[in-house]
Amino acid sequence: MATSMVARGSAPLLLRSMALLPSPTIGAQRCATLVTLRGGRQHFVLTGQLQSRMGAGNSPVVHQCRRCFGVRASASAEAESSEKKPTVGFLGLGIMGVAMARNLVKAGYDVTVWNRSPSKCDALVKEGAKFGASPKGTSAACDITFGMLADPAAAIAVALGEDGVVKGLGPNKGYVDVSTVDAETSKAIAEAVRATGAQFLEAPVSGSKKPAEDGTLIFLTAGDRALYDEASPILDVMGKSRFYLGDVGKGAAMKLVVNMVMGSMMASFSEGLVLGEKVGLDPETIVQVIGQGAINAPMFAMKGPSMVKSAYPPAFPLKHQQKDLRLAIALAEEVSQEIPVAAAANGLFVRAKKDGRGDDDFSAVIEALK
Ligand SMILES: NC(=O)C1=CN([C@@H]2O[C@H](COP(=O)(O)OP(=O)(O)OC[C@H]3O[C@@H](n4cnc5c(N)ncnc54)[C@H](OP(=O)(O)O)[C@@H]3O)[C@@H](O)[C@H]2O)C=CC1
Ligand SMILES: O=CCCC(=O)O
Repeated sequence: MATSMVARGSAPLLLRSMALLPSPTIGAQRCATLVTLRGGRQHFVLTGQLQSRMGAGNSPVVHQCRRCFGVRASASAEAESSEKKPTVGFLGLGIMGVAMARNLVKAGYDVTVWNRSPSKCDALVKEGAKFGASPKGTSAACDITFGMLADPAAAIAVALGEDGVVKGLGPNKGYVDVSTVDAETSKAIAEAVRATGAQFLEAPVSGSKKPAEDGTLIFLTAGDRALYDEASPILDVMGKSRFYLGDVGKGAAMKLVVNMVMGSMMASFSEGLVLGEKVGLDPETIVQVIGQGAINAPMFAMKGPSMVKSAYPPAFPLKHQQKDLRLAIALAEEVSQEIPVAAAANGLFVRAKKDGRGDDDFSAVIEALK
């Protein structure tokens, strides 16, 4: 089965069980590197032939791993890890991208940043990042490039456009698209990336602005397994867990399913607050009551107090939630699955967007009911 889940901190256990395997030519130390991140956090990076032994029934095929080969077995593990950190490109410094790239800079990665509106690079460049003049220039300069872009059109433009990511890719490079897009977009990008000899991973994230800042996102990945393995230490700087779900399209589908549920929950929560207030209930008390019962959810506790005050500082922009509902509805249509609750929620988000709420937080959907 292709799916696997790794929570940050669980890799050493996996390593121990792998290290027990007989390995006549490869010592366990050469294939497992202890990485110390800035701030003292430590974890193991699994590399090279040991993975091939595990993954493909002792197949002689060697994964494209730059960390393991040519490394002197006598070198200390920490020296190996600092020598071998891949250079990282980051494209798209919106609400999420700026926080994710900042965590990579803080963790000591050599990061090159690019954004369509270049001024958004300034703060990160002051903090130690390099300025990327274009997506092409960034992917050409880096081992692994990440894209965190608004929607399918933006993801396509940045990956496949003139001076796009693909133009700077080639063998031994990787592109990881962490934007929320549909499977069709992801597959089109994957095909173009792979045609250059590079590898592709889709890795949309669950978690919003605060988890991006805290490095506690959840990655929903699919695509080239060797790139997933190689990018995992980087994902672990930005996130608390990662799922590998199989072929390209599975990560996009998982993300759309999760955000479809979230949009419906937010619409329903909004209806409860508006109805309760209309029949004379105190909305703050409604939030408290919901927070103590079976339908308690972190999202209600986080968004409820500001919704009661009609304040919607953007963490997850409403226009992106509506985009995700639109894409989830298209996904459901592809497989003739009825999703009437999500369709109704989408109608509410469409109305809120028409009313000029697109750049507010998605909790502003409540305004469409008032
Ligand atoms: N905010 C959140 O809580 C979460 C968001 N996501 C997803 O992550 C992605 C980014 O979200 P977020 O950071 O909030 O979004 P923002 O709207 O804050 O940022 C969007 C980014 O995309 C860029 N962009 C938009 N259109 C284009 C284009 N045509 N060409 C090049 N670049 C473009 C923007 O550049 P510019 O600065 O020039 O406008 C900006 O860097 C979205 O897919 C979203 O659905 C996923 C999880 C959580
Ligand atoms: O795509 C946005 C998700 C926001 C969240 O998971 O809190």
